[in-house]
Order: sequence, then structure tokens, then C-alpha cells
Amino acid sequence: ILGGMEAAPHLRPYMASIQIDGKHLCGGFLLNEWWVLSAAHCVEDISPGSTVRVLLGAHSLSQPESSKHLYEVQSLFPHPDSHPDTIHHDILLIKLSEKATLGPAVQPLPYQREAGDVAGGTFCSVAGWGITTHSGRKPDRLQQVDLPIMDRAVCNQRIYHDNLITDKMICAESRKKDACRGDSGGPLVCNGVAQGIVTSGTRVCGNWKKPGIYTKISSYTDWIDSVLASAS
Ligand SMILES: CC(C)CC(=O)Nc1cccc(-c2cccc(CN)c2)c1
Repeated sequence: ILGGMEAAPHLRPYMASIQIDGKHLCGGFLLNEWWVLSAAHCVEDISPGSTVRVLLGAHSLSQPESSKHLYEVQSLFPHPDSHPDTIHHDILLIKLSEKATLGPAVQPLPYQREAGDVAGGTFCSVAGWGITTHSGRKPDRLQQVDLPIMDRAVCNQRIYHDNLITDKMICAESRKKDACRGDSGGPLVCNGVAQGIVTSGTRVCGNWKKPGIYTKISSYTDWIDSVLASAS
């Protein structure tokens, strides 16, 4: 997260750290006791031998916290139409190997099921353990930032993303404040509801000419329901 601040500890109890061999890779968030939502690009480069785990209940990645619990993963479901070299359908469902123990620091986050667009100018928030500087500084503790949504028609102008943004994506402004490497997969939360998932998009951070691109969750509710029904 660029241009943000340290989050209040455990006030975002849905936040997940997706870890490979004990190292933070991406964000994610808890849908219910068995399932976490994240971004497909997060798992595209995982070698067969490495182990994916999900850390819940954390504020600090390194310090012991009574609410922290590292969960094994039963299965990964990247969207079937996701692809390493496109930004479409960048969404991933993760089934935990055991039911997450809920508590004050571990809670699911409701997500938008109804079709429709968040109005341009609406302030939403993003949180994550992604880099906080352009030089790649990695925070130990969860960071957050508030960002205004950018209307899709504006975001598709040539000076911005030049018709790259589909109706399955959301744009948010990126001037100085932005999500960045390691924040992919985290939720874009508007009025307490997850509307989007952080995607790497053009892999640029903090440049107003390249607004942040978020997978629009309400475009994928049928897919989410079908995976949860098939794998539960
Ligand atoms: C998918 C990961 C395993 C690899 C990765 O994340 N790369 C990467 C590199 C540079 C910027 C970003 C990035 C993330 C989130 C938002 C944005 C856009 N502001 C960029 C992401």
C-alpha cells in the first residue's frame, strides 16, 4: 500500500495473508469458515513443491499474536478464464483444509452480490501487507488506504487505461495512494461490503495515469456459488 497508514490492529478481521513457503505473497479475505477469496495471478507461478498457506487473525506478520492462525489449503480454484498474461477474471477461491475458528479477529466479510456499479467518487478502502515504497519496502504490520472510485468511462479514456476496463472491473484513483506489489488479492471495501479484488493490472503503482484495477466481485457471484456448491 503506497500513501497509506498502519491499520488499527484486528479491525479488519477478514484480512488474509496468502503465503508461499512461509512468505507473504498476496492478500485475500475470508468469505466464510471454509473459503478465502483472492486473485488468480497470485498462484500462477507456484512451483508444485511449494506450500500455500493462509494466515488469518494477523496484524503483524512476524510477531506472535493470540488471534493468528496459519491454515493449510485443501484446494485452489483460479477462475477458469484467468490467464497469466491478461488481467481478465483475476479471481481465486481458496478452500481451507479445516474450518477457520472465528473470533473477534477472524470474521468473514460480506461481498456485493447484486449487479451494479459503485458510483464514481465513492471512497472505498484497501488494506494489505504489500510494499509501502517504490523501493519495495515490505511492512510487517497491515497497512490501509482510502481511495475514490473512478467512473469506468473516465478510466477508459486514452490518458488512463484506453478501453482496457471491462464491465467486470472497477477503477480507483491511484495518485500517490494506491495498492502495490503484495496487495493483490485483497478486498476493495466500500461501506463495509467487498466490491472488488486488488489486481496487479498494469503493475504500475502510485501513478495517476494508471488507476488501480479491481476485479468486480458482483460479476462473479454465479461462479463463486458454483465452486462453493461443488467443493463443499
Ligand atoms: C501477483 C504476484 C504474485 C506478483 C505481483 O503482485 N506483481 C506485481 C508487481 C508490481 C506491481 C503489482 C501491483 C499489485 C497490486 C496493484 C497494482 C496496481 N496499483 C500493482 C504487482
